[in-house]
Amino acid sequence: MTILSVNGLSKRYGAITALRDVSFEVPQGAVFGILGPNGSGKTTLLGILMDVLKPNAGTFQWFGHVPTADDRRRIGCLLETPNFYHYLSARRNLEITASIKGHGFGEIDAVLDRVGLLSRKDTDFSTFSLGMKQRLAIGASLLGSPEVMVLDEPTNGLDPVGIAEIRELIKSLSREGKTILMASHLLDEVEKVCTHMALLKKGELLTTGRVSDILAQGDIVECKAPAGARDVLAAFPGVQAVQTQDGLLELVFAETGVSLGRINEYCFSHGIILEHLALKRKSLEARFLELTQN
Ligand SMILES: Nc1ncnc2c1ncn2[C@@H]1O[C@H](COP(=O)(O)OP(=O)(O)OP(=O)(O)O)[C@@H](O)[C@H]1O
Repeated sequence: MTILSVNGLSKRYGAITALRDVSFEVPQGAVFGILGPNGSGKTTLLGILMDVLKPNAGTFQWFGHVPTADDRRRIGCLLETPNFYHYLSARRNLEITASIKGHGFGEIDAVLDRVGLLSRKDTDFSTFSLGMKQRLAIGASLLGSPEVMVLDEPTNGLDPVGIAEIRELIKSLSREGKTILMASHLLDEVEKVCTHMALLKKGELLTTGRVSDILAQGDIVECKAPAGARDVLAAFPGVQAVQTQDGLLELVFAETGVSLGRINEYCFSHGIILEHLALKRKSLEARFLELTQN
């Protein structure tokens, strides 16, 4: 089932086009990453989806239709850090948030437990680490047991321990069946946490789909071969392209698991002696740059 469909969204701020004709779908249960460098339109997109901003063109549907107020209550949202009271405890802060949202206090301890702060519930917010503050913010958006969570750069500004805690929390919320939509400018984060992604660059959608499909990369094999070997190598089964790099030939395959022995044997049978033959996998960063630079 599709939780969210985005159809041709565009948004301009005066002369700046923040989003241009963006369309994608978020399946139920996905951890869906909106990945893009700074200024690519991630926050604008989440703002539109949460009705904070109006698009210039396009539509979106939550749960298969134009969202009603009841649908909105099924979505927990963390677009910017909430204004918690520094001199009040974690529990008191969530009581205030619950009152504003029109929820009772019955679930607060469970939510604090969920974000690992139950033992610190009576501690003043001001004494919390940044990671704890962010976990409390996620706790606030968990009030009302939303099915969907929308998070804008949830690990921004945290130290490595805080980042790991938030990523683990997101993955555990996903295991409970929540659908999560999160913006990030970190490829590594999307790769570690997300099942699906949409890649934005300057407001345009470059690609969308399963992270494993998008980041799937074939092998690259480099070799030093005599002049004239290029056409023979290009005909080796599975080779998509042959390119020259630093005086070496690079064979680009669509798949991984290429056998160097078989390439050597093939060359030998065609009268070609290779001086050098090595497997060179493309890094994820290279794939990301390839996607964002073209
Ligand atoms: N209120 C605004 N007025 C004018 N321009 C804006 C406004 N908000 C965003 N922009 C511009 O729209 C573009 C997209 O910004 P947006 O904040 O959505 O991107 P982002 O991917 O979330 O970036 P970041 O990670 O830096 O927050 C940028 O060029 C930004 O400068």
